Amino acid sequence: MDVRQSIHSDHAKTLDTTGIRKEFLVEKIFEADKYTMVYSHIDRIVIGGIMPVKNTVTIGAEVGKQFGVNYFLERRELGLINIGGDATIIVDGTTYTVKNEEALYIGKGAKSLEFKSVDSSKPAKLYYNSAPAHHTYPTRTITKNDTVAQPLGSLETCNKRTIRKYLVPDVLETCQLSMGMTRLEEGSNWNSMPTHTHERRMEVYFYFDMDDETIVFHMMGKPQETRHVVMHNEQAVISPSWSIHSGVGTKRYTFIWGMIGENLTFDDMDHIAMKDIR
Ligand SMILES: O=C[C@H](O)[C@@H](O)CC(=O)C(=O)O
Ligand SMILES: [Zn+2]
Repeated sequence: MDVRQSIHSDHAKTLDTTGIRKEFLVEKIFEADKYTMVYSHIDRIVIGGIMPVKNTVTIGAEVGKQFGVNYFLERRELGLINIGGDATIIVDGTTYTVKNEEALYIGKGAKSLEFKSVDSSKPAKLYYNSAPAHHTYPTRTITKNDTVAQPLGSLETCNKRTIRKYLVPDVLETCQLSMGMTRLEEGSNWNSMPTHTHERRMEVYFYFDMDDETIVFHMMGKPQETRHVVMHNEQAVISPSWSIHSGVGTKRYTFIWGMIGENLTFDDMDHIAMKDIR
């Protein structure tokens, strides 16, 4: 398990490219027939990918010791979105089918977690976020029909996109996790600009749906002290509450956002005026 400490903005602004990448970037989310796991001390979010190909991938008692519990979700909830082929996920004996761009919410207390691909030539790619939780909400799938889609931006400002909300209060109850997927249209390359922070929640962006020639410059830092992280396909970046999070690609792309913290109010953002960005 890759552990990332919390980071003060005064420290973050002194870092060079290598230092920034070490603190904030998650370079490898998917490994065949494995799960990856990054534990950030920022709100104790856990992020990673689960990619069963030929074998069943399980998250079992091996992680219990690292979390000081008997099993991973003893005191946690988990949300995942599948960006690959169809998956079969067995949670405490109940089987869920999670197709491409469908999600699964797993409530606190689920002991046994098994992940399989329906077709090993089209492996499932399950991107997940997990947050501390103290109440059990029911485990359930979220199909595209269940989501709330919000069109945003315009071609003139190069940011025409659709925010698809999967794990939000209008769709289902969670303790503190919210997640969704934002897809940019052809010819649009800016996400989350005009930009914002939210002192009350941290956020993680996972960029995907990019070819080898496409990169995204992810903007971070305090609004008056910005930095960037260059993102390649299927990489994630951690955004502390004090940081903006916005990106511009050399071409269109898609990303999954996940937030945890004080509230579940999507619109609770501190908007930054363009003239104030440095
Ligand atoms: O707090 C909300 C998150 O940063 C994202 O939902 C923003 C986003 O997807 C976008 O504007 O493209
Ligand atoms: Zn945000």
